[in-house]
Amino acid sequence: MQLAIQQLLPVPLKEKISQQGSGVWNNEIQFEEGKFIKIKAPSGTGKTTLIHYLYNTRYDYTGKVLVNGNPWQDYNASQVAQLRQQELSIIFQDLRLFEQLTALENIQLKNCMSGKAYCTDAEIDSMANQLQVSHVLQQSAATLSYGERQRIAIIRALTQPFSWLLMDEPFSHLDENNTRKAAQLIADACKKRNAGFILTDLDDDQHFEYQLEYQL
Ligand SMILES: Nc1ncnc2c1ncn2[C@@H]1O[C@H](COP(=O)(O)OP(=O)(O)OP(=O)(O)O)[C@@H](O)[C@H]1O
Repeated sequence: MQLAIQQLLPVPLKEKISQQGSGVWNNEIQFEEGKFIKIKAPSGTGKTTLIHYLYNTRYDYTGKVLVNGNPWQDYNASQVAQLRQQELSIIFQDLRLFEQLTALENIQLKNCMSGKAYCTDAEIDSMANQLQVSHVLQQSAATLSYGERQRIAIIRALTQPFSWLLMDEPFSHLDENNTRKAAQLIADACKKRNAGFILTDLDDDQHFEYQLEYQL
């Protein structure tokens, strides 16, 4: 799936951006397919805002987000749902697990979204084992620590097809060991699908071999 932005500007941040400039806002960028892309920015400069524009869950902008050459606004609800099921996965900064469901049910819901399971139970077990969350799979999401939730949200995002994975500070509550393992799972999942990702974070990091980096 082609993903591009043209002169994209958040309405609430227009003034701030016109004073400070940006490597992303108000630029024209065609995100190169299959690339590992990092967008770095200090807190409060719009990383979460950008991710929500790319995923089409927030609309207070001027300019365009282009999906396969067409602005999000040209797609109807069912086409947007189809693109999110087949082409675009996401790890939200606020995770957005269903609290009334167990951790495993959260994962399975995504895994079966398109009608048939994308990953086998054994593949889900293996990911949970690698990220050390096997023991919480039957617990309600509401009872998990933030770091456990983050690992469940990462696994959930990897149980669907995608050509782009959006990630908003995905390792913010993980220790070094789990960050390394989660990054490896994500890199493997992208390579298996020939997919790229766009990751936002505050600082420089060595979690991935980024092929493109932008300053927001
Ligand atoms: N609806 C809104 N109205 C006014 N200001 C807003 C609105 N939404 C976001 N902002 C402001 O836009 C800025 C960017 O917010 P955003 O959450 O995208 O930043 P961020 O870079 O992801 O921050 P963090 O690293 O702290 O998560 C913030 O200063 C925020 O207060």
